[in-house]
Amino acid sequence: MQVQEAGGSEQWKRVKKQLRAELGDDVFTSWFARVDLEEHQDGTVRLSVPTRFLKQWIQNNYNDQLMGLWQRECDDVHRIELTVRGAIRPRQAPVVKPSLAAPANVAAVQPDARGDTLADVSPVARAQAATAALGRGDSNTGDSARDVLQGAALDPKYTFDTFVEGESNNLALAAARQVASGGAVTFNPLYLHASVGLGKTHLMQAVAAKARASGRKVLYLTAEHFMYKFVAALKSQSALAFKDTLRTIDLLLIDDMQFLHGKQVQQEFCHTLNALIDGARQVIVAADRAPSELDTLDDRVRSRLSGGLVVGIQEPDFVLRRNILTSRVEQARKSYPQFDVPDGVLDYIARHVASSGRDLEGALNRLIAHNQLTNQPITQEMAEMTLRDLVRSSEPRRVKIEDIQRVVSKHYNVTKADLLSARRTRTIVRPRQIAMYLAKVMTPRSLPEIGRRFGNRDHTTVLHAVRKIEEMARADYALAQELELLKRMLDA
Ligand SMILES: Nc1ncnc2c1ncn2[C@@H]1O[C@H](COP(=O)(O)OP(=O)(O)OP(=O)(O)O)[C@@H](O)[C@H]1O
Repeated sequence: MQVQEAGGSEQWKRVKKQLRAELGDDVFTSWFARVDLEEHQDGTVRLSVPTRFLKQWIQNNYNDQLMGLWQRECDDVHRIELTVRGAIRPRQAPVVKPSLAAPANVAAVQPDARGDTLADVSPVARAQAATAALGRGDSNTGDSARDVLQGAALDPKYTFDTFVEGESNNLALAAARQVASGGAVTFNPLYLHASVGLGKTHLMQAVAAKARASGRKVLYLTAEHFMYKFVAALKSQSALAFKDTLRTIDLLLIDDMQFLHGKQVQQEFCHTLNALIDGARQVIVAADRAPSELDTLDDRVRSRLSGGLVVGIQEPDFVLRRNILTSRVEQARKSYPQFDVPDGVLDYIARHVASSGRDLEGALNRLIAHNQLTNQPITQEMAEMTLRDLVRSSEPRRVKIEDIQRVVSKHYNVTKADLLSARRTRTIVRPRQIAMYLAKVMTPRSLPEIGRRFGNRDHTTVLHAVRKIEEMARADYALAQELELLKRMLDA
């Protein structure tokens, strides 16, 4: 996917700036913070959004405004196209048909199946949508502003019994067990972080289920639901009741904390956190990164979150991957006693479909589906054929330094010779540093080799460039987005 005009992203930045000025910060953040420019070509501007809900909302409410602003930038624009990007989560195997009962559920009931519900947008927007939906008597927002404190449903599969322990998760599991046992509160909040599919939600729900079974008052919510419910309560003037009820909870679990946006909501969350912790009630938070890296969060919330026990879950090693598969096969056998996967095939999956619990389940579900639909036994050959694309997608794609130089020079409208030259003008230095940074993070090349490929520079120059870009991207969200865009272009 390419932005055709060198100035495309500059124009997009100006459109967004103007939109923010016209809509105000809250509404802008609600609807446009997660909109990316994919392409601007032949008079068509293609924008991508994370969900179908957002796509529809923007189309229905902001299409003309967007068109007007784009036309101010570039009078050939005659069409705004919105697409739903699929790459927020890593690629997954197709979900097995529901008729395959138990094993199919393994993949079908994933907590990130946020699809196109209100859970994808921020508080003010959600409140607008909720109010509009209530006004229409529309019940398909998937939530009601009236039932302010009903938590998200727990998946009965997510228990301690089905969670497989390994070196990468044993600390998180031990902490979760301790919290679930309901003894004295020793670390509060417990903060779990890991990248996608490594078992955070599974552990959170295991704690919630166990605590609920022992009679404790438990509320399990995603951060987005927390925002939605809070703003809905504000709108329906039940905010006080909402806050009071929150503070009587014994165990509050907030999942996907990285999605908590909005100043007022964060303030409210911080008050709730303080009230619960001061009242010796337990809070557990999960996110895809450590608190220090949650840059959308207010400093006070960040520091309060870091004040308890922060535990990371790492990628599973081979032994854990293999054990997760064995456990899943055992579960599947409860519904399909004849279901059999040879050990060699499980080894093959564990070795080649490497990254997360979710990938492993996806692979296994695909074998189950194949086996049920074709009646073919699961053999090594069948597995290799059925899982071919998953295996390939789990291998890192080889990006070449020349590709990086080509994409970066095109994107910033400089020549490859400029990138390799000794010229030190700002318009060249920055793209050069970005290209060196991308070479470091996207290829296995060493610093000296990257230096050689960029006009025979010293490795310390490359190191300086990498650090500089990392530092700038931490402080500058627009640059961070731009790096993501470049990575996507190179990964495509
Ligand atoms: N150690 C494990 N034992 C058993 N199942 C696991 C383990 N780790 C992950 N899984 C399974 O992998 C799938 C994905 O896990 P989960 O949804 O908990 O991940 P997550 O870390 O919350 O990811 P995300 O951030 O994408 O929501 C689930 O079905 C879960 O049961």
